[in-house]
Amino acid sequence: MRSYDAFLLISFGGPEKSDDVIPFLENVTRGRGIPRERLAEVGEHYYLFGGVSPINQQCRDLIAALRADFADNGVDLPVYWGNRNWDPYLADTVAQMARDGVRRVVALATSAYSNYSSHRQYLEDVERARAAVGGAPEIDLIRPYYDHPGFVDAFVDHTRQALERLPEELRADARLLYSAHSIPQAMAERSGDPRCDYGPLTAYEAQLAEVARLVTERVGGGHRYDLVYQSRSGPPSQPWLEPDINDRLEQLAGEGVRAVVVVPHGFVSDHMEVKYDLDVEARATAGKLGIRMERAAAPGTHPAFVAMVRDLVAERAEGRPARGLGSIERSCHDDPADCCRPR
Ligand SMILES: CC1=C(CCC(=O)O)c2cc3nc(cc4[nH]c(cc5[nH]c(cc1n2)c(C)c5CCC(=O)O)c(CCC(=O)O)c4C)C(CCC(=O)O)=C3C
Ligand SMILES: [Fe+2]
Repeated sequence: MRSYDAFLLISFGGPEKSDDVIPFLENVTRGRGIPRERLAEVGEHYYLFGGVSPINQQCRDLIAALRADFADNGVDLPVYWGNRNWDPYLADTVAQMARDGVRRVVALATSAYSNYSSHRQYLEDVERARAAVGGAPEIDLIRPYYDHPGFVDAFVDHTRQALERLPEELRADARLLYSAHSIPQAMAERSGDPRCDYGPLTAYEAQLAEVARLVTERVGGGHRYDLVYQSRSGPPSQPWLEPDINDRLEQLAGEGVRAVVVVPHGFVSDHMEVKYDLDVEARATAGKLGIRMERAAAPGTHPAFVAMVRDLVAERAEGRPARGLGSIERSCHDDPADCCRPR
């Protein structure tokens, strides 16, 4: 049994006014070889929303929900928050925890899957922040949690709600489109735990396929479903995971599909990549094709998701084996530090 004296939420960070947008994008893309045109284009997505990313407020909302949930359930941990790319920066938060006398921290990242961007990069962020701060606490990052029942149940609820918003005559035949962030093929090949066999797919794709299956099964109604990708960047010459959601919508229109529910199961909250790439771009594609589209909400502050965080904190404190739905071998995450190492 390991005892902790603080909880830390780690997130991506986002701009909160127009003047923040370029410095934020420079932080995100430093050393990552993103073409300038792509940056300018992504900047426009943020300006369309007044330069404000929703992600920081979503973190504040989650923190408020976690504080209430911890208090109601006798979990006596102060809650801190630090980001990779914007204020409050992780290193500043780690320095604050050191000043507050915090020694042992359990941390959760706002990413559920195990690929480099979603998990290993957060481990590296934590170690870099700790190295920069004298007397930094120990920080244990919670394992990827895509198959935790709390994560899956939040999507089940939100998918049912989105189906309800469709006109009744389109509901039964609606296609479910599960959408996740595309990543470079090379990054996908290094995803997951190097000791684990994920079958013919890369780990990230296998995890996404499993969650799509689990949610569809629980939603009921026998809906057909597809796994699609969004938010591709990088040069066109570099292979990224496909199909892109917009291309798939074109094909589905050709097959006579008249209604879709887009489920952003690759994400934890309705941040900019959901609000722009799905609610603006994919919605425009669907509209042009005559497909009726509804979008399910990401977990956000769904009670099942909030309770999941408390369960994951207890799991880590007690050294309990990971409890997952579905068929992906959970023993692969006994040591989260092994995630996404080269095979
Ligand atoms: C897997 C994954 C997630 C999902 C898991 C998770 O949720 O963490 C995610 C989330 C996010 N990505 C975000 C924003 C951006 N991601 C970029 C670029 C990239 N993302 C990548 C991957 C992922 N990203 C990759 C492989 C790149 C290429 C560069 C690189 O190898 O790093 C760029 C640069 C411009 C562009 O190319 O689009 C931006 C601005 C925001 C904030 C949104 C907001 O402000 O509300 C969030 C939550
Ligand atoms: Fe991203």
